[in-house]
Amino acid sequence: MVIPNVLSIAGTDPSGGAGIQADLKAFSAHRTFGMSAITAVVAQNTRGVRSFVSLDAAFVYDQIAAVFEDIRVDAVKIGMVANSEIALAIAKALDRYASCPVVLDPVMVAKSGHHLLDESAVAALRDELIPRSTVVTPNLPEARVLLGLERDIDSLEEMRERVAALRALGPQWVLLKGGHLTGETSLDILHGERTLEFAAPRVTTTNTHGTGCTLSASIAALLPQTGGTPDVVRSVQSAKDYLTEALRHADELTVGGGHGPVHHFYAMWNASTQIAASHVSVGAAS
Ligand SMILES: Nc1ncnc2c1ncn2[C@@H]1O[C@H](COP(=O)(O)OP(=O)(O)OP(=O)(O)O)[C@@H](O)[C@H]1O
Ligand SMILES: Cc1ncc(COP(=O)(O)O)c(N)n1
Repeated sequence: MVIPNVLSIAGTDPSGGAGIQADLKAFSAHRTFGMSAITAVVAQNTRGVRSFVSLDAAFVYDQIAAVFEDIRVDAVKIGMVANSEIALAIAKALDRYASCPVVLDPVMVAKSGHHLLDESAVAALRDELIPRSTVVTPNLPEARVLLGLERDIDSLEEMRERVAALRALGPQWVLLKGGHLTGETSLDILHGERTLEFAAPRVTTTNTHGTGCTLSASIAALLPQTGGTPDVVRSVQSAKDYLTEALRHADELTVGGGHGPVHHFYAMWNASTQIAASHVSVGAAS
């Protein structure tokens, strides 16, 4: 069996719950070989972000080139890009090297409220990286910024209304994440060739650090494993099941005094566990 090689292009989290560290855990859990190109070194923990240093854009490009010039890459996940120079360098590297699926988590602000993307970089993210993506996975505040809305999307109905405008930015698929809403289920909408809704029981926990990183990295790891043409719908379903399981067991970890990480290894040990996430087809995209 050929083991997929998956590359994360993202920032770091020394406390191990988000960014590159979360991505590598998710890649291993999904039985892929994980690799990383670092965009920014972030001083953060479960309580918040203290500061970060962005790496030079040419150096980010060089890291990506070093991987692609030696290794077959089966999928790419992009997380924190930090600034517009790095966003443009990643776009250039994707054009030069990548013929594989690309999952983009358009990270802007950490759960703690710290900005991880320069405001002036939104245009580069939107115009250069989103159109090159197979799947883009905004949360609701990120969707607001990308669409230039005056206020946050605050209902499921509005999520359903807005998802087409996000796809019009140019990705093949959009997964609009509803984790920031309240209610018994946490529902995400996938919109591309088809439109589907993925609902999972909302887990009562404050340990949600890195949920977005884990979900997007899991999708990237699963896409090359669906046989033939990458199956976005199946990959999103399995990634969401994995994340929900990792969240359900997050409180068993004792990592830090703030928003702790999700429990990747519980989810890995129980990879075959069936949980109550389900998707509902709501029609074809126009
Ligand atoms: N309490 C919860 N229970 C179950 N699923 C959740 C919960 N919170 C978030 N999710 C799911 O986690 C994923 C990430 O959602 P969210 O909208 O929180 O993204 P995010 O804000 O980008 O994450 P991050 O905080 O890591 O940046 C989505 O699939 C969402 O439905
Ligand atoms: C390097 C990096 N990338 C992404 C996040 C977002 O995760 P969260 O919103 O859970 O803080 C983060 N905190 N750090």
